[in-house]
Amino acid sequence: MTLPNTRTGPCIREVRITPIAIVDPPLLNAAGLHAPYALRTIVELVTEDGISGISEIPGNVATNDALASATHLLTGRDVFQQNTIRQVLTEHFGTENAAQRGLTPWDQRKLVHIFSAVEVACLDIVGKVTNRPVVDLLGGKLRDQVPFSAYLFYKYEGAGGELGFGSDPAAQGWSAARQAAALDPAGIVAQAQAMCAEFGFQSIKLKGGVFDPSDEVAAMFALRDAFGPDRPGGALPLRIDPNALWTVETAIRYGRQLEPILEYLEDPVRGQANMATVRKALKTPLATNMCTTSFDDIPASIALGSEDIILSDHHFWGGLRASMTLAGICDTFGRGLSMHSNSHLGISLAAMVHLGAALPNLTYALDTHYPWQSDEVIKGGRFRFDDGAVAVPTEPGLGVELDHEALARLHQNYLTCGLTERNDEIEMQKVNPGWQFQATRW
Ligand SMILES: O=C([O-])C(=O)C[C@H](O)[C@@H](O)C(=O)[O-]
Ligand SMILES: [Mg+2]
Repeated sequence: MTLPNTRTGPCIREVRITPIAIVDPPLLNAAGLHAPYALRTIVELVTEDGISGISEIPGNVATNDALASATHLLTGRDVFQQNTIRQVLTEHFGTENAAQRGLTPWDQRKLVHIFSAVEVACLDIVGKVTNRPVVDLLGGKLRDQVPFSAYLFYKYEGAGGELGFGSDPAAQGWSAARQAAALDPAGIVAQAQAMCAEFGFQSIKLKGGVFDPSDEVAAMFALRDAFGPDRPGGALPLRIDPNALWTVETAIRYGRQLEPILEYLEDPVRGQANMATVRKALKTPLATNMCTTSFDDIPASIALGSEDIILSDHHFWGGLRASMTLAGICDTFGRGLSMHSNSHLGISLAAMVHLGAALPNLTYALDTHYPWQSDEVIKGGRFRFDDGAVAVPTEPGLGVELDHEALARLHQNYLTCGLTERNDEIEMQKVNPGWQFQATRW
């Protein structure tokens, strides 16, 4: 099929793909350990009259290669014609289903990752051309501030980067409390106190799947003691995400213990059918960014009843407008909506904030890893959080401008760090030889 190429608006002249490596602390999770650098890819579309639009996506050599393979399909295209661009990319990459993606069905797709990169950058340009912030292109702003949750991690000491575990917190602009190790309930509470004091978060998520569930449940109760109803302002909502490492029996057992204190339980078990079984047994809502991760998962999700809340993520659902569609589906089927994140910088955060401001049914504070990052790739410094929320940019487009000097420095990090994809298992084996990822551990 030959798709029309309507050239009435600004057309893409150039596609720039720049892989970068950003300092990332030694955070622990179900898959292992974060490397000293996290990878992102910055995409710049430049129009024939020199307007540039930017986006940021998870960095991975396969995604970068796939994006490079499609640039000839993007050049000459009108940035307003995003539906055509999506069809062209769909023809190029073909359809991809969850079964092909094995244990990480949310990941390793080409079309959704690449279209999300292209769409966000196109919307940035459309916003600049029409003199409107991206949120207006999504139907307009429903809130001026978008709330985020503190995202706690068990971690080793350090702030990441070249010096890994021993890096200098002052050099990273980090408080000692964020630099500290957090390997038990007291460490997690101290980290939460530091995060909430610094960013004003009004809800808290713990990344679980690291220690025995009884230890992680103890950490949640320690958080409840520290941030419970006696606190001025009342109890902060709490969530835990074991990234599907628990069995159905473990999830029901510990889920019942956690029932009195949880806002939601995220991905306790693997797969929609197991999630549905746990959901029937617990009063606590279940959330997911692992079992219902694309539109073709929705029919089974509804038929089985696998979760109460879907964690959207424009990088994984194929862009901002697709995330608005997801919001409509959640609304229709009585599902709540929140947002997943990965280690990221300000371009992704800006896109998340524009989307968060436009979502009619934003029922929960969104996830963000941003406080764990110390680098930035945009001009004017890092985003500010007030009471845990980020103000929606009002400038045209995304409202953030690429800092080309920072981009060059972070690209140099990419070239020297030796990483081409995320592999937390290999990082974990460096400190814990013989450690192996297990899809279900407890
Ligand atoms: O909610 C989630 O599952 C995540 O945020 C996934 C991330 O990869 C997280 O586990 C991390 O950064 O280690
Ligand atoms: Mg999750």
